[in-house]
Amino acid sequence: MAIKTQTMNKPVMNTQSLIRQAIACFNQNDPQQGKALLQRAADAGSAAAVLYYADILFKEDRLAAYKYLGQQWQRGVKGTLHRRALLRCFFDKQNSYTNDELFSDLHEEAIDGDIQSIVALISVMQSADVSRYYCALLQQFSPELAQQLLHASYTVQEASVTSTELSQAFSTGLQGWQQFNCEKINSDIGLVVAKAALTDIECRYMMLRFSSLLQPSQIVDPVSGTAKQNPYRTGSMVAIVPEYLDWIALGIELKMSAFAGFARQNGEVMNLIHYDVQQRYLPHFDAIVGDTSTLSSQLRNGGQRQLTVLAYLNTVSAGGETSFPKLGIKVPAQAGDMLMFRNIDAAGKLLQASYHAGEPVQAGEKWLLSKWVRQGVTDYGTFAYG
Ligand SMILES: O=C(O)CCC(=O)C(=O)O
Ligand SMILES: [Fe+2]
Repeated sequence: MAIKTQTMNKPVMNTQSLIRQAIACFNQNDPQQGKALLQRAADAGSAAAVLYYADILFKEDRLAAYKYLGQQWQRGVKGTLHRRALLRCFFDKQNSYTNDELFSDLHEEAIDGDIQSIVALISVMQSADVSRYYCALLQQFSPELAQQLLHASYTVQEASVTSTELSQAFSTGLQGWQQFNCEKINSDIGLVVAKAALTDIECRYMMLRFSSLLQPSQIVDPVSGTAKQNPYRTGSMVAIVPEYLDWIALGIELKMSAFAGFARQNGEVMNLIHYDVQQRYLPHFDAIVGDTSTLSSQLRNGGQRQLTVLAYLNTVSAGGETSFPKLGIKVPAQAGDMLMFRNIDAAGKLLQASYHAGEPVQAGEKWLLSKWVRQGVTDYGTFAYG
């Protein structure tokens, strides 16, 4: 009982503990109390509580959330304008914002030294010359990251541009998200490549940010339905779970859904995959096949895997293609290219020609992202995108 007395005597102004209590309230279906606790933590100066509160508010009233985040920025809470841009760009189903609003939120945060906002701006505007302005900012605020992401050096002096030019380049960059340079390769399985769909920054950022989280790759065992290591598939991977969904990862998810034409709610979690020399994924189907008892449990989460979308993050100089042995096709892994194909036909029947492999890497390494898309809404899709 001593412990209890102690906590009762001590006023709980530890904001971490308030947030934990708030989470418990949300889990116990007491959102009013949860929100009150978050507000206390926010008033006590916790930026994490402010952002969390805004996310909760967004689900009830998105305009109120935008207003709240703007007010918190005025109070000096960092990261709030970045979060507002993120909510608007990736989660606002009514599109109640302008590109100028997105831009000015990210720009304000960027000049204040927010690395995430600087990276977001560079990524959107990469092809525009004026993006040098933000490259120089990144170099100023985080020289090490600048070196790894940009592979070039910039100085602030060489990049004096007007905010109108920057804003226009940002808008043009955003429009480019929905435009793809497509090459149709095979119509039996709708095999299409979008050349250079991801920017260099997106590719490098994903490798840099998530490489330390890689774990040996696994395959879902068709008998038990659980994921296990299997000699069929070597290499390593990490699932980009909702808590990792930052601007860059969200942008890539959006590009994948725009390119392959699916609702983001139907996607499984995106995986980052890495193969070292000699590592590979032997020929397989992505569609769920197996005996009927385990099939039904796996199919419960959104139905069959209708589509596969891959995005190569680096160029493999030898080997490492995605091959389709029944079609005699090998797609080379080239940085920024996205690939899509169908695993089932319109009637839901397995497409035999979708049988494919990740060929052994012969030189260097291979990095890619993969997304399997179900016929319906998945748990991941619901959690991440509502
Ligand atoms: O590595 C590749 O090219 C293919 C990956 C793959 O087939 C998968 O992740 O399902
Ligand atoms: Fe596959």
